[in-house]
Amino acid sequence: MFLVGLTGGIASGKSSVIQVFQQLGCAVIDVDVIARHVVQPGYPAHRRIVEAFGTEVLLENGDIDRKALGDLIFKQPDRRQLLNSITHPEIRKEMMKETFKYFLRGFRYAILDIPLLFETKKLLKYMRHTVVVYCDRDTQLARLMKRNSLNREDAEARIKAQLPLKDKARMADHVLDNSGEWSITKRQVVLLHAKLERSLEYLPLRLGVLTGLAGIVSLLYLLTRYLLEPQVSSSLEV
Ligand SMILES: CC(C)(COP(=O)(O)OP(=O)(O)OC[C@H]1O[C@@H](n2cnc3c(N)ncnc32)[C@H](O)[C@@H]1O)[C@@H](O)C(=O)NCCC(=O)NCCS
Ligand SMILES: Nc1ncnc2c1ncn2[C@@H]1O[C@H](COP(=O)(O)OP(=O)(O)OP(=O)(O)O)[C@@H](O)[C@H]1O
Repeated sequence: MFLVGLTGGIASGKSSVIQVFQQLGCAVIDVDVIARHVVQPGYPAHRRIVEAFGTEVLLENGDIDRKALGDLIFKQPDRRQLLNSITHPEIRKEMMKETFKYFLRGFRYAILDIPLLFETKKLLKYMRHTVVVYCDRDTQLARLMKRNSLNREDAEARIKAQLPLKDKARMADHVLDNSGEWSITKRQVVLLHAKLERSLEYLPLRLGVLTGLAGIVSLLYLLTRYLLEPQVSSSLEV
């Protein structure tokens, strides 16, 4: 099974794109969904967040007040680092579990939506392909302000908490440009899906070559042992 790491900037369109992959029948894992799951009351990360940030980041029902915590961490890098150090190990554990479940169900590849794939770099080595959902900065800002009802300053702080989207696009194997109409993006997703599916055709071939090579090496090893051993023993007998 191979993994495809999908990333982008805040509000660049990752979740929208991942939904299309899901509709196309792909195994998808959304790290933002996992991140919400692991901070529920009763989970270790919830307790550690309250210890580190105080009860002012809690709603009356005990859930994390995401708006309050976001306002704190997007403007203060050291507090963001602290939150990341609490949540990221828990997120990674859940991600591994979900990936394994897809593996057991026979999926040959999975697409993981990981917002901070290039910032943290920890998971990069496991990805066969990387995909960036890109949009120009003005569009990103406008979509973020609208979706989260944020003023310009707060939206810019959130964008600045990540690597510039242009840099991420340069690092990716595939770029989906979501600056324009949604129908144009959707077409790009369908094309990329077809490309990833095609790359699967080479997988059995590659496995075949590897098995063949392993067979040749084993055969050579056995032959050398078989041919050399009698000579060694006979030279000792002399
Ligand atoms: C700060 C929190 C409470 C804000 O919650 P909110 O519901 O407003 O946003 P949501 O979780 O939907 O995230 C939206 C986007 O914000 C960006 N973002 C989230 N956390 C971070 C972070 N620590 N650093 C930079 N960008 C981040 C991502 O692009 C993400 O897709 C929440 O994002 C959180 O718990 N973050 C820490 C976990 C994390 O790092 N998640 C990102 C995936 S690894
Ligand atoms: N091509 C598009 N045209 C217009 N609106 C779009 C387009 N693509 C996405 N949007 C809207 O922009 C907003 C951000 O999209 P989405 O939630 O998919 O981004 P995201 O990268 O997953 O965000 P986050 O980083 O916060 O998780 C949403 O309100 C979505 O409906």
